[in-house]
Amino acid sequence: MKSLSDLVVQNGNGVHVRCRDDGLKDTKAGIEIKIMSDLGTESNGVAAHTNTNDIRCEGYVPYAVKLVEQRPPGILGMGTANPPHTYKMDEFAKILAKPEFNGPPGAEVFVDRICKASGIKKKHTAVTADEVYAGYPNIYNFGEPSLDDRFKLFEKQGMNISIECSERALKDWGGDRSAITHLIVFSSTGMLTPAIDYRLLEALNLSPNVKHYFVSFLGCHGGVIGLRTACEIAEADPKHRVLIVCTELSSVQAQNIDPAFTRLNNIVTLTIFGDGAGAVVVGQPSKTEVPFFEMIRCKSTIIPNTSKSISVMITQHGLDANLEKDVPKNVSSSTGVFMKSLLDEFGLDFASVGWAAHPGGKPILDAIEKVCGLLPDQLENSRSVLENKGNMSSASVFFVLDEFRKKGRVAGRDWTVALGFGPGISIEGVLLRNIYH
Ligand SMILES: CC(C)(COP(=O)(O)OP(=O)(O)OC[C@H]1O[C@@H](n2cnc3c(N)ncnc32)[C@H](O)[C@@H]1OP(=O)(O)O)[C@@H](O)C(=O)NCCC(=O)NCCSC(=O)CC(=O)O
Repeated sequence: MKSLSDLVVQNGNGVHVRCRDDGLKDTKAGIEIKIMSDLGTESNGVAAHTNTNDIRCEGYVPYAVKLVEQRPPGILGMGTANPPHTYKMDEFAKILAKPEFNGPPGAEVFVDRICKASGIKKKHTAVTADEVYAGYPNIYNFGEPSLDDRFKLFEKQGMNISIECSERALKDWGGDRSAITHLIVFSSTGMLTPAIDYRLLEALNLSPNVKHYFVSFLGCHGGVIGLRTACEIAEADPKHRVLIVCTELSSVQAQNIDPAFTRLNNIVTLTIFGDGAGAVVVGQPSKTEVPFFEMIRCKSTIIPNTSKSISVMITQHGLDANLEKDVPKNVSSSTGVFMKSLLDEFGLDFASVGWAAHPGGKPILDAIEKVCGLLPDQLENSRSVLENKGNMSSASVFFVLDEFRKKGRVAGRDWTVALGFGPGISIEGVLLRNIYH
């Protein structure tokens, strides 16, 4: 056994070991350590013997080992925002059935039925149907070229809620905004360049040297991908402070009902999607920063043979989404295996975590609850976001996590999983340890 005691660190919640090689593979009992090579690859190990000021590792000890005390990256601040208009879903069908919107006869009855089945009571939109019709009638004329109009609306309306949720997240964090090092903005409903990331640097008075980019068109799991990306950036350097923003204005991409009444998908997407934005600040907490979630493990997968289940095309008449009817079945049948692989290594089971699942739709949440045998309270935050805001695509997960935070410890659980579903079908998960203040 070789001693690393000359490279002593205190072990609090765990110690991360940075070294030039991935040789430390000992798995005997003791604290968990993370081994990072200078090339950025990492592996996990467990120290064979530890006390508060000594770590000994059995087996191959790599040369030039450097121990770095690190706390896991944490969510240090969070903010959400919705645009001002609210639609009550029991009135939504009547609004869409107005003659000027050119819906086919019978549309009102069908839309009403979908609204009732959706589990959504209200949702927010950046613009009302009347405003859109007055300024951009092509959007409501089925199949007419309108992509440019939609992107213009996105440009006009997207900044407000992006600024609002970011300001809330920065205030919630309480740090000096000049410390923000990275900014990544996600949106699946609008594109522009210079994009929201560039514009936010000025609007939020961030450093012009912030490393920034915009990721478009990823889908509803974009928020969880944002968390995973922020976690990876934060792990690389304790000084990194990452601002992630997800902005979705599904209302500007709404496709009207076709006169032949064959595109039922349009009705489904028109109904279930709402507008919203969410932001988080992520970093390894300093002594003065208190996270409310520690980010412990990230995981991604795809469900084989589902490339047609959730797909979106950019067309001249806007974003054209296809949701197959088998989405709830496909998501629920794969979620259990995915979650098990995320939880097993920490000795956790389905009952011991809160599920911050993407509120993609009522049948998806129902199917997950049934197939995974969850208690009703485990998905209640996802259900309440769906009920009050609809499916806000990538931004949704921040609203759900905010509910977890507001309600505090649920049924004594110390863990939450942020769980996203997106096109193909892709699944993303981040295991979070709840820190209650
Ligand atoms: C549309 C619903 C509200 C309907 O609710 P129910 O299924 O309980 O009601 P129901 O069975 O009576 O169905 C009502 C009618 O809708 C039709 N219907 C249901 N799902 C449909 C779909 N995907 N496309 C077209 N039609 C559909 C049914 O055939 C039926 O019509 P008929 O009786 O005439 O046959 C719900 O199924 C729903 O929320 N589906 C969407 C779930 C989903 O895929 N979410 C993922 C979003 S994408 C996402 O979140 C990720 C991402 O975008 O990246």
